[in-house]
Amino acid sequence: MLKLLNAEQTKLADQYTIENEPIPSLELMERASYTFVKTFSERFLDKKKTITIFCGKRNNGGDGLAIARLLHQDRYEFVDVVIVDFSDKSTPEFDANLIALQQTDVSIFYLKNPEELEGKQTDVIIDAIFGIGLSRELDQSYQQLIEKLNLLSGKKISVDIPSGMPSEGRLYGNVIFKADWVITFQRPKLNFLLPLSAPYIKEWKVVNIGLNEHFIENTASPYYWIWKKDISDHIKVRKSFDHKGTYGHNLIIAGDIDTMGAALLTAESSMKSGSGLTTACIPQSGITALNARLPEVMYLSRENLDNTDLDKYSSICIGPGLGKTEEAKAIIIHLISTYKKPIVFDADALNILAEDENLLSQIPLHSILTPHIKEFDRLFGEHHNCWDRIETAFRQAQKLQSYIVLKNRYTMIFTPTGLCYFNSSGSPAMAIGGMGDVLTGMISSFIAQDYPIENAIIIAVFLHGYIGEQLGQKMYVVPPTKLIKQIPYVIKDLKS
Ligand SMILES: NC(=O)C1=CN([C@@H]2O[C@H](COP(=O)(O)OP(=O)(O)OC[C@H]3O[C@@H](n4cnc5c(N)ncnc54)[C@H](O)[C@@H]3O)[C@@H](O)[C@H]2O)[C@@H](O)CC1
Ligand SMILES: [K+]
Repeated sequence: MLKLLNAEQTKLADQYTIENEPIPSLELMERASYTFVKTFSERFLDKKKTITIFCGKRNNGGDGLAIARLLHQDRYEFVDVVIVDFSDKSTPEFDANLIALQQTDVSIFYLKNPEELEGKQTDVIIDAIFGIGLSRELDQSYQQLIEKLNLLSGKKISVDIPSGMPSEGRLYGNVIFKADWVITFQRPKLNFLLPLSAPYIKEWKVVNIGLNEHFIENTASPYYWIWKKDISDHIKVRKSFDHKGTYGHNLIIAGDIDTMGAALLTAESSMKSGSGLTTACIPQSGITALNARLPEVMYLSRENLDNTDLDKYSSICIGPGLGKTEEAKAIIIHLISTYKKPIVFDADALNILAEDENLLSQIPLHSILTPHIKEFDRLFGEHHNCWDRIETAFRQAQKLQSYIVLKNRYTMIFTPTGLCYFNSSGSPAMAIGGMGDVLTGMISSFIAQDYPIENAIIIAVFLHGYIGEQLGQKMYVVPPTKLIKQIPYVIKDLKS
């Protein structure tokens, strides 16, 4: 698990590295710029393309000047630099890099006024105007410049972050450089992971510039980044004398006459994720489909639910395709009053909880709510931006002492202890009905198998996205049934 930092903490990490590696600030900038150029040159092989680098006068601009010199050294033939000269203040690192660049034959143009940009054409635009130091809305002249740059054709690449975007927190305005690609230093910036960045970033890549990892990992940040290694470390090895009882019993309460498929998807995903036994509590009309499609899964009739000892189930999930009927609500009330272990609530179960604050406040300790953005807002009120939603999610996860899995491109997992894990895996090919049902089955399956709740969620969320991402490389859209098929293979693969 990697810590994610805000701009302030990143600056402290820069500073710590400078003092303790030790490495002069200018050399750290050289390292960052070298790493940028190395990554850039792996993709932009044609050295005859025209490349214009727009540099602010602080350290992001300093990077830009160093990048110009290094590209030139790397035999890119047509590199020029535009210094955005709207203010007098420059940093010593900028000044030193300017002197170094003046020793080369890269041409340097001072832009005093956005109007002077008229008629500019170039194959590649590198944006090094503002980095993570941005602290307020762009002044008028910068806004005009960025609006003009956004209209230019040519590939647009940002150094560290698109100029005009803050590293975290609400956007100051909507004039932000629109980057095809961002090459960012050491960690993704928090705003990259939220839908607010979608109009401004097509793709981003993190490059390591050797900031002190020990310092970063000891920084008090609630944000973590889940990646592949975390998962393989956590998956349990199956041992010689294990039997089905070792892997728990998952009860799935889902489905209605016209949404039985949701129940089947959840049940199959539970079974394929490894729970020893899976029982589906579905309406009677679904028995034939269940028996025909999933002979491994057992059936519990809705009528018998009240008389069943729920404690025999090591995990319960409820919601996919359930409907918002009185019967569904009665089941939830029954569950909450009789089952004291965590329950996974999804889909219609969330919508039912959203309509009854009292019921929501009684869910068992460490339960899991898996809303998408709309369901989240139904539960906790309308939100108009991601950062307000994040604030609510932190607060509610602690108040309810539950986990909130806010589903998105980078799904966020909020914990009762005040942490937020961002999931790194996923693909737009997964945007299709039924995907959420699969995730619910996976989470409850891992809980049934006695993984600590937090690990169960993290493994399920990552694996779900990871398989979707792999299939998404070959498929325009990933049908949930295809994803489910891969689960046992991929778990095996990750463990070996
Ligand atoms: N040694 C270092 O400090 C390193 C810095 N690096 C680069 O430095 C960047 C951060 O540099 P800086 O902190 O100098 O900041 P920036 O280059 O991001 O510029 C921000 C500065 O501009 C001013 N400013 C802020 N908001 C403004 C606005 N709306 N309109 C006009 N002016 C505004 C402020 O003085 C602020 O400090 C990183 O993103 C990265 O690219 C990297 O080279 C790694 C090493
Ligand atoms: K930038």
